[in-house]
Amino acid sequence: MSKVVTLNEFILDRQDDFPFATGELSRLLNDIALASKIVNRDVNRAGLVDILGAQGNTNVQGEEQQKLDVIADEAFIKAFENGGEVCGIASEENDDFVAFESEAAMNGKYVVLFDPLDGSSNIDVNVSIGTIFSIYRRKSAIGTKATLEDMLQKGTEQVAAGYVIYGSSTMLVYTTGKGVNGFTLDPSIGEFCLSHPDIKAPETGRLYAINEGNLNRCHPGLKDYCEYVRQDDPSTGRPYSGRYIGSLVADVHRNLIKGGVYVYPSTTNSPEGKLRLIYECNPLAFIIEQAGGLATDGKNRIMEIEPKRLHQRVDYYAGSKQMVEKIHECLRAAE
Ligand SMILES: O=P(O)(O)OC[C@H]1O[C@](O)(COP(=O)(O)O)[C@@H](O)[C@@H]1O
Ligand SMILES: [Mg+2]
Ligand SMILES: [Mg+2]
Repeated sequence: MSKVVTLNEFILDRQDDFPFATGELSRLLNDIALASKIVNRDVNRAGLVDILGAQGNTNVQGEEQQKLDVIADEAFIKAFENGGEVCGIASEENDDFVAFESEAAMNGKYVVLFDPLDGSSNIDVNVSIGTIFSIYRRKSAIGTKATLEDMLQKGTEQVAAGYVIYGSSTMLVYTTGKGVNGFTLDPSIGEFCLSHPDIKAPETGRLYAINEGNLNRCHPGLKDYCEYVRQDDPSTGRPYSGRYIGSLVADVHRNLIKGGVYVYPSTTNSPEGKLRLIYECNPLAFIIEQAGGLATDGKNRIMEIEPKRLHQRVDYYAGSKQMVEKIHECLRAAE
């Protein structure tokens, strides 16, 4: 039996990768692990403690907030504010960014952008859901209040990013730019333990995740791609299999492990796309690229996009390298 490596031990071991490391990022990653254990507890018992269903409010996206959206948002904000490493946050459930005002927090070096609960439409039906996080060094001066500029940085500036998946097991997967590692929560000891070291996404796969209900309203090239994957050609493993969970984190996680592609295009009724650049697409793009995959808006690298607004949306094509490249080919051919 190989030695069990807890997340905390792994983080401390890896601290040496960063010569100027002072331990703040390590503590912040541990704060994220703690908050996700609290959210995991609530997700697991949601049906017993009346926290399924809608909260009764609508968020800045115009979406009906679920009770767990709000519970998860509060749990992470509390962990970041109390931790002292974070001077401000932006999240899917808050119209504006939040600059913490305590002295300790204003001395924090980092900002965190996060989607507290991803896959909200799947909460009540017991399908995997997640949390997505993205960490940047602040641009504003230490000791001052965080600014919008701190929040609107290109994905290439991320110092760390990751997600938590609340599924048949609960996992935390993250990168600091030196590969991707996955940790499974062992409920018997309450610790995240290394279970998926150095995750590498297969170059290609046979699984595609597209909400085909949007096909008549999006780029014709995507329709051509769906035609392509359905053709009978055993030499290329086609026809592929459709796998659309409807929880971005779960679809991306599957593709990282098994190979595959996830697509959420812009459509005539949401011309900017659905997914949010800074707290959904950028953090997952960092993970996917570190695992050898691609994440684009159909043309450009997601992490090169200059964010303009907190809740900005983008087209999203992400997963195994060869599959994303094939989609690009179809999009170009249809232009
Ligand atoms: O229901 P649709 O239109 O297919 O959208 C599903 C997508 O929307 C999301 O639920 C959006 O994220 P939130 O649940 O965090 O709002 C993704 O997780 C998922 O991939
Ligand atoms: Mg989401
Ligand atoms: Mg969400």
